[in-house]
This record gives sequence, structure tokens and C-alpha cells, in this order.
Amino acid sequence: MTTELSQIKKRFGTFEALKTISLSIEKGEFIAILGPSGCGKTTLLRLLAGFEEPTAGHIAIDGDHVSSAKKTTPPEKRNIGMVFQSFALWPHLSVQEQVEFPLRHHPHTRKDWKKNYQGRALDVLKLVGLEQLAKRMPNELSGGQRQRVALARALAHQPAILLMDEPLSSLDAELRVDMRKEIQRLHRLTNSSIVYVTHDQEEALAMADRIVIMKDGQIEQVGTPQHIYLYPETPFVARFVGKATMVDGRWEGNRFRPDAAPTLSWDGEGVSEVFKQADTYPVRPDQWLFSREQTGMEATVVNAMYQGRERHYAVEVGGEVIHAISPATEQYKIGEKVSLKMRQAEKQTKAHTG
Ligand SMILES: Nc1ncnc2c1ncn2[C@@H]1O[C@H](COP(=O)(O)OP(=O)(O)OP(=O)(O)O)[C@@H](O)[C@H]1O
Repeated sequence: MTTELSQIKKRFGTFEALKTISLSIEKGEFIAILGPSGCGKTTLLRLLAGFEEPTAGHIAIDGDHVSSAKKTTPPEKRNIGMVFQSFALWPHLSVQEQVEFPLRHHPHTRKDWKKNYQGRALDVLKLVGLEQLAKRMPNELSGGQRQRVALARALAHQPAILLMDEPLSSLDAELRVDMRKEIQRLHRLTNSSIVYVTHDQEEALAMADRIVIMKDGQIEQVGTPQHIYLYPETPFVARFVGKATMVDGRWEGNRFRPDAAPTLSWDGEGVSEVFKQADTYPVRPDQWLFSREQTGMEATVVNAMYQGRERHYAVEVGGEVIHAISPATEQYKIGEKVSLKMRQAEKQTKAHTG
């Protein structure tokens, strides 16, 4: 069964926080909602959870009509689990009791689990590797352990959909990467769909089956991580996900000729019509090819950062500063004049000449 959001609008007073959102989430699918601060991600999640009512439209979770402007099922009656940034564990309950609580009280808990809630709670704690800490209280746990308890509590009754709002943002960088893997593992082991709100594109690209990119209360693009990264459909998505620069130039069918070096042209197969109509080409930092021979777009290095495997540069082209990445083996100094081409253009040339 899918979860459906149909024509959802949400207004706070005169402010339209969500403007006609429609989205279908498959059973077991991992959806990341990605967008900048204030674009409406949390509002969308709160509507799914039942903390807010839509101004228009309706929501069905696993076939249950839970939300419309007329009628809303409260959060505790929805077949959902929730994990928030703050973990929100109950301070007076032990680890085991945190997980038992929803099993005993949630209306969607399977009958056999409700009866044997202690056994099921232990099984779920084993799943997240916390069975040894079942008797501990929340204040006796590390941040990562607390987040595991929050996950176990949310997953215990096997909700149709697990809602997660920036669940890793209060953990340090290393733990965040570990917990990403943990969430992916748990997702594989359960049948729950996941809706995961984040403003971290790396997290969304790494974890989701599909990413929903939001801007100003609307969906900009929906697609697999690879599709969104390689084939952005709007300048906003190209900049936000791919950190792309919009290069001005002319399109001749599927070939692009940059204004800054009109003798150069490169292939634009698959580039969205939106860019063609705007006479631009979105180039990601990793797509630039540096050279000292003046055969491409003239540029001056204004900043350089060594990053181990690669070097990140800020370079000025025609008065605009853009970001470009080179392999660490290539080194350019601040102030140095370089020449930039699209990586793909080089491949094309090789293919034509080779
Ligand atoms: N209860 C409310 N009353 C009025 N405006 C609200 C309310 N809740 C949210 N908003 C507004 O709706 C917009 C979307 O807010 P929301 O919290 O959904 O954004 P977000 O994408 O989750 O942002 P962030 O990443 O900063 O959490 C914001 O402009 C916010 O100020």
C-alpha cells in the first residue's frame, strides 16, 4: 500500500507554507525531502504525522484516509513512527520501557506483539544493538545510543511509514556517518517506508531511493539521487544539489558554446530544456578540467584548498567567481592564469579524434 499526498496546501494566516503538493510514496520506499531552511519540509512532515491539518487536499497512509481539510486522524492513531533531531526520550523510562510503551499503547500494534510486548521490545533492542543497555535510563546513554533508542521506539510496532526530521543533525560528523549506515540497515530489515527530512544533500544522496527537492513550499524535482545529481531540471536544483555554476552561452542543438570561449563547444545530451531556453549550461565543480594551455575559458585562481584526494579552487571567469575541483596531483597557485574546459568536452574531442 502506498502513502498518498494529494493536492496538499497549507496556509498559516495569509502565508502559504505549502502550495499544492502531490506525492506518492511506495511501500518500503526511502524518500528524502531536501531543501533549504524555510521551504516547508517540516510542515510537510507534520502534516503526515497529524500535528497539522491541511488547508486543502488529503493524505492517505497505507490506504487509511487520515487527513483532509474536514477530518484529521490524530498522530497517536496513525500507523506511523517518528524520530526527531532532539530524540525526545522520556526521562523517567528505561531503554526497555521506551520501546515497550508504543507496543502496549499503539492501536496499530500486532496483537501477538501487544501481548508479548516485553519479548518484542527485546527483539527490537537486539536489532539496534542495545540489548545490553535495556535497563539504563536516558541520562546514562551517549548521543548515538539515545538516537538508537529513538529509532527502536519508532520502529517497534512496524509502522507503515517512519517519519524522520533531521534525525542526525545533533550528532558529531563521525557518528552521523555511522548512523546513516545503521538507518539504511534498519530500513532493509523492516517493511516501513521512510520519509526523511534533511537540508544536507550528501545525506539525501547517500541514503534515499528517491529525493524530493523543495523550494518555497513547492516541489522542484523528484527523482533518484543519481538522476537529480546528473540531470537537474531547474537552476535551483543544479545549484543546491550539484553546486553547479550557470555558464552563459549559446545552444546549437545539443551542443553548447560558452560566451567566455566561443571557439569551444561541448555536448549537452540530457540537459533540461529549461537551461537551453535560458542560454546556460549547469557545470558542476567536478566537471571542470584545468589546463595551463590557453585553449578554454580564461580564468584566474583566487583561492585554493587542499582536500587530500582533490583540490578545491575558487576561480574568476569574466568577473564571476566559480568553484572548480582538480585532482590533488594538479596544483595551481593563487593569482595563476588557467584555462577551463568541461571534462566531457575533452572526452568528446578524444572520441572524435581517436
Ligand atoms: N505555525 C506556524 N505559523 C506561521 N508560520 C509557520 C508556522 N510553521 C511554519 N511556518 C512557516 O512556514 C515556512 C516553512 O516552515 P518549515 O518549518 O516547514 O520549514 P523547513 O523547510 O522545515 O525549515 P528548516 O530547515 O529551517 O527547519 C517557514 O517560513 C515558517 O516560518
